[in-house]
Amino acid sequence: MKFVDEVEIRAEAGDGGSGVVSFRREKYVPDGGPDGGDGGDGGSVYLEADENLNTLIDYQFERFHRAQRGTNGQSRNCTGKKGEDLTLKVPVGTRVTDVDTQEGLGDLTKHGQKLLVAKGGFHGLGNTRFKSSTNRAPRQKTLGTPGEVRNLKLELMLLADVGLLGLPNAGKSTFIRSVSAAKPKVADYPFTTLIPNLGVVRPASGQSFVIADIPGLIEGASDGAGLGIRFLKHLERCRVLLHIIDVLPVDGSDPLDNAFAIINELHQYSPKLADKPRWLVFNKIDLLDESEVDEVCNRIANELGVEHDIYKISAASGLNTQALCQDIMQLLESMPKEKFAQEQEQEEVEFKWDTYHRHATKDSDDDDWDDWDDDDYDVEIIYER
Ligand SMILES: Nc1nc2c(ncn2[C@@H]2O[C@H](COP(=O)(O)OP(=O)(O)OP(=O)(O)O)[C@@H](O)[C@H]2O)c(=O)[nH]1
Ligand SMILES: [Mg+2]
Repeated sequence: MKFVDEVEIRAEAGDGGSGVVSFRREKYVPDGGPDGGDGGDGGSVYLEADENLNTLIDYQFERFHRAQRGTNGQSRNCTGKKGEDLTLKVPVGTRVTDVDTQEGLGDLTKHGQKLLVAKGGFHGLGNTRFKSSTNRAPRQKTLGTPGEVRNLKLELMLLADVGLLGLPNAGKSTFIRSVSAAKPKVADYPFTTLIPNLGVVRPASGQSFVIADIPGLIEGASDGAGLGIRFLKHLERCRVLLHIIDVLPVDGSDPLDNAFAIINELHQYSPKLADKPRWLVFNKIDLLDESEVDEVCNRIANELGVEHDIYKISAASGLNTQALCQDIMQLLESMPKEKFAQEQEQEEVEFKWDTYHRHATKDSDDDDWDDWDDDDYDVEIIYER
């Protein structure tokens, strides 16, 4: 099955209902005043993060989503009904972008978080609103404004604390299998992993972090080679990256060249990602004897200019993997999540009708008809007769 981590949908908010022109018609009140009510506001479209979902696949099959329109106003000052809002549930970690403007609308990072993606149209005003001391039988009304329509790109960003980076076959999936309950497929050919996997690691009771295994990167990935860099975006939220280096690649390649290839791709994809804390994890040390391991690791660490945060493990046998996980836990505990979350705060997005809504409400508040007392008005008419 294809893993759906990116979909495009169309969100259409409901139009506002129009105001109506109507006059009071009752027995003994032949020339009643205006009584056309306002329309109802159109419903808006929201996205809501739901931790029970973990894919965007439903949206591949159902792309059009429309909130209800507001109904028109009616006579007897009846206001139209507000259109119902539409709330679409998406997995936690969904990022929303407007396809047409490329504007980022927001990230849904917490269960229950709601994001307005298309604002409903504003209601039109009925003729009652236009009566004044100089115009007692107004024939004006306004139409409801159209609901906002947006084409949205939804991307699911995995929310992991730790991301695994490495060439295909480096042993990333083997590592996640050995330290968590996740059981991604492991095989001795490249690109075994085609979709990202998440695993929860519990180094000690009460402690846990989430680790993401993504498909291997190869040289030229930033230009689309292999599976490309499409999955690197999943690592944007990670707080630390583990660069897994195979100390004895089966294809006979030099682990140093391999390490450089990954680092280059990372820099080309995003300097921000490249700046994240990144630890070197030499894997498959069971294949060499100790002195050979030291020789390979020291050579690579020297060439890369890395002095700290170097680990030598065997993902297959589990050698040193626990110690690595404990150190990761310690690092994560020293980088509080809150601080990290703040860095990612979104800018406010202006919705199309926001200004209109504000003006329309303000204008109607400012109008002198507001001070006009309805009862007085009707009494006055009867008195005239
Ligand atoms: N000897 C030895 N073999 C290992 C070790 N870790 C992984 N392997 C083997 O290396 C091969 C590739 O492992 P995977 O875990 O599938 O590698 P991957 O990095 O997930 O590869 P892709 O999913 O293709 O990117 C498998 O045959 C594993 O059994 C290790 O520590 N020692
Ligand atoms: Mg794999």
